[in-house]
Amino acid sequence: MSRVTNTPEWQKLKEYSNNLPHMRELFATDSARFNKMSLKACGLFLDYSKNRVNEAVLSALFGLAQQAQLPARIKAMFAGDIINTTEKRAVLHTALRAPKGAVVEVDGVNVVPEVHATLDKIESFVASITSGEWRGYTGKAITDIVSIGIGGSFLGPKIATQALRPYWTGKLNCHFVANVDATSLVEKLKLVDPETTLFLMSSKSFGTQETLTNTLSARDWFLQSGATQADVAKHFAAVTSNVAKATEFGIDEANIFPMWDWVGGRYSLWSAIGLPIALMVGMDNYRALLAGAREMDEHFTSAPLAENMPVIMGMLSVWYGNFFNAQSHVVLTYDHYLRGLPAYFQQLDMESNGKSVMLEGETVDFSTGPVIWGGEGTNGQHAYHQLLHQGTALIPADFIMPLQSHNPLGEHHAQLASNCFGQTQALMQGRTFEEALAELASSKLAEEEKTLIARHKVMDGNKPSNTLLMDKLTPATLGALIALYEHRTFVQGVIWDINSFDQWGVELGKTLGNDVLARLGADKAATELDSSSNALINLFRQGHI
Ligand SMILES: O=P(O)(O)OC[C@H]1O[C@H](O)[C@H](O)[C@@H](O)[C@@H]1O
Repeated sequence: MSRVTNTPEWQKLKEYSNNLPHMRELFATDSARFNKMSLKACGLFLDYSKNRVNEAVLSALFGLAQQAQLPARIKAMFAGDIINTTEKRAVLHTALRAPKGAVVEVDGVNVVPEVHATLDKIESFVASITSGEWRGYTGKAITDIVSIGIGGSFLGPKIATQALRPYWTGKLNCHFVANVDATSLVEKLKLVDPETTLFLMSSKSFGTQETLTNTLSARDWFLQSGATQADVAKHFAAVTSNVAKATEFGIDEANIFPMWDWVGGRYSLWSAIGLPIALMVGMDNYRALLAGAREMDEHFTSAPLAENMPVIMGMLSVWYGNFFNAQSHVVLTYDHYLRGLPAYFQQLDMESNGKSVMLEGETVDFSTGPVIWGGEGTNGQHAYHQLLHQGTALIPADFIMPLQSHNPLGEHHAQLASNCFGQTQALMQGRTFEEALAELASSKLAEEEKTLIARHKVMDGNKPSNTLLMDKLTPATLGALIALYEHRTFVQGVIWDINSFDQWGVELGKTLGNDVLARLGADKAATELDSSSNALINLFRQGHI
């Protein structure tokens, strides 16, 4: 057995998991439950009272976090220790939102001045584009940004830009291209004019196939419009940690925004990768987003474990994954602007904690990262919520909702809120057979049929959920919310003693993809791989089935 499962806390939790009363009872016997199990931090409010926990469980979960040396591990991350051990890198997305005077050293060098110099460069770039001072090759101002990037170099800027729609300055449009499927690029190019479009190529490595291919095709399209090679500098900028490769590619050095190897892709929206956000919402709002995340960093590093929002959420996820075999976790945003968050948290968490080897190389003998999925409420209530209520899988849920809408209209927001709260209530309390039968009392059905239908209507309840509220969706609350999930992911990785910051599985896919590409274009049929891969490659070469 591995270390974490050997701790007395783990054994205690195992025992507790078999002996907990139904949540209905937990609420009925403790009128102060909500007060005890809710907290406010960084403009966010977390109600975690609708979880299968009591004080003993929580105290064992925090004990487990202590055993796993969570406080020391948090310190090590913020201090720039090489915690991404397989890639020998520090993990310092938090340095990207550190205030100007802070000192965060990597190899003895304080990185904060460089971070702020880049922020200042972003600021002047944003000012020059949005003021119209920056001109395209025919002398016109820029109206459209096409951001090309994938994975962490795409999803963060995309969902944050979408979430902050009410804060757009209205000076630009922004389009995102990620997939190498030409359709993605071609359809976006139909919407823009080469004379007024700026392409922003975002790639930490400057080596990602999809991004390079899309950028080359965008450049061809641009040149075909009558522009010359010299005009490229006015229409192409890049964000990368590989400045040499970007200049070699033909991007003007003045238009290259640096990032660093200590920023993981899925944690990079706080770096210059966030440039599309700054372009769309303006620099003050972009800085407010960083400040919101910074506030969550301060909370995470200073609050005691039992009052620490990311720790509470991370440990609850450990609780369900390791003691109730929950294999998935659903994120339900009751705000149309936040509809992209589930996909973002999916990337963040699944790429981070989809691991089965511990730091010292031992294979885990317990579950690690769950499947993260979700969507927008109330839409999901008319679809997959059925399984949340009556399916056989236990799926803990996070409900996220601002108390004030950016678009107050009649009773809409009250209805949205009533659905959100009503769902958490239904998940928690369920419906007993007696209640279902009572509901059928006045129906004309025969007694036998009433019994049968009542059986189908039974909902066990006791389904866990967190409710996260904020006054209003602002750049600062969005920053805090994203940082909350980043740290929640980190907490779980610490308990499982895995490296949440590498992604070897994704890397293998890339390598094999390149090998297959060579075979697709080869002058002979594929024969050397397994029979399925050979046949699929040969069908593609043939062009029909
Ligand atoms: O920014 P790039 O170097 O182009 O990488 C883009 C993406 O590539 C891979 O898929 C990584 O697993 C992601 O974490 C990364 O964000």
